[in-house]
Amino acid sequence: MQSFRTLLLGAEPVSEFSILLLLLVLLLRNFSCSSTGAVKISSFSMAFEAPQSLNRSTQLMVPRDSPRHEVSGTPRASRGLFNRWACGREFRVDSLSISQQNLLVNDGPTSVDFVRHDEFLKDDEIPVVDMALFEGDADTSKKSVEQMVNACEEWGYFYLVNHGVELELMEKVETQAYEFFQLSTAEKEKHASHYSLLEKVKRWSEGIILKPAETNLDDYDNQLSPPENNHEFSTVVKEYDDVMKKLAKRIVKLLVVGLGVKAWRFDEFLEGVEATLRWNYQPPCPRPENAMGLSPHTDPYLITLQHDSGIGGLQIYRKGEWLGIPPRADALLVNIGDVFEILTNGKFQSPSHRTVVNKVEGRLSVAHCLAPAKMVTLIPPPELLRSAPNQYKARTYAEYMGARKRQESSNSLEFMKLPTSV
Ligand SMILES: O=C(O)CCC(=O)C(=O)O
Ligand SMILES: [Fe+2]
Repeated sequence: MQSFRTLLLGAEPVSEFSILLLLLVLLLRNFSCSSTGAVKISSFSMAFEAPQSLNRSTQLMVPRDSPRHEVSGTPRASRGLFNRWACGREFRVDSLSISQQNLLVNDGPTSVDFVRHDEFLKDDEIPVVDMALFEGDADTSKKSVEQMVNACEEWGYFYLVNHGVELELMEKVETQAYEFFQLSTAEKEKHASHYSLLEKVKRWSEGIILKPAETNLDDYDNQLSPPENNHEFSTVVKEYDDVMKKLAKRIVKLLVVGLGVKAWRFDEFLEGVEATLRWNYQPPCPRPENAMGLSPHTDPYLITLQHDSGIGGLQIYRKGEWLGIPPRADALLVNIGDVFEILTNGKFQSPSHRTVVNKVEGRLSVAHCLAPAKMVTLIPPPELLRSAPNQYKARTYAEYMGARKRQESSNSLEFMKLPTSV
């Protein structure tokens, strides 16, 4: 007993009673710790089991005094997740807690071209393509493809209905995305990139970019639920990626053939394609007119298929104005990316788009973007060079991405354009 007492309290002699008292205090402290832990875990898994009960619009408002040094310093280099980001730029979170440091929504000027999140185009203005018609007779199918080609030439955007992706799968993905965005700031910032610090606009959103083929999805499983519990995140993401990749490739092929190009000419651009998933969450914002969800940009991919939580906020730039896209739960929104514009020698448009925020409800969007292999050279097939010479510099996808970053321009393809000969 003497040696135990010495070990516990040092050399000072103490009574048995004090030791008992101390042990009791220690026991009680331990108990209260584990009970806090248990409460935390059970409320978390409750949300997991019953996603419909999630309060989708709250919980991401990070305290104003969120310590910035935690994310902007380098100590995270020792962390696995951060390392992978730093080396491979696999994924990214633009955390609200980071951008909040720069975000003075209360004293900034109101954006001159602000359009409210619930001001929409008329429903019938954005082209709608019905995939069921592709299965119809040859004439119907040909007409539907033509309509889809027109949409890409005129808008670079269209709604795809009867696309065959189960609503349940979309819901599962969106649930995983909500789960992710509901993690604590510290957890999310394991994927942070500080990107938003460089942005000029006052950005009110969080986003994650992940590449299923490169990212260790188990890391997310472990973050979202106890490791032994399940692999829900990775299972859902892989299933979704497979389904969407097949669909995206099918659309690309139909479009190419619709342009009069032999399907096999696109094989080299579709071989080794990988997806990038972009999940964006915009919490309610007290002064939407002074902030921005995603600033105007074009997508640096072939094609993007996306779905959102139905609140509105996506706007595209068309004929000199910003137009709100009305959300549609039953459809996937398809948009042409820079790579497809380059590969069609400018026949398809990679449209500039942005998202605005609102006061009332959080908005989630989930985008699946198809990117070509890094080393493939982006030169349009000969069929599309007959009537006009190539308008774009012949660059590999990796070179194009590098140039886009160097230009610090994510909203124009000007840097890829060749000077027009007189
Ligand atoms: O949130 C949206 O609707 C658009 C998302 C988007 O444009 C993107 O992630 O590139
Ligand atoms: Fe985009």
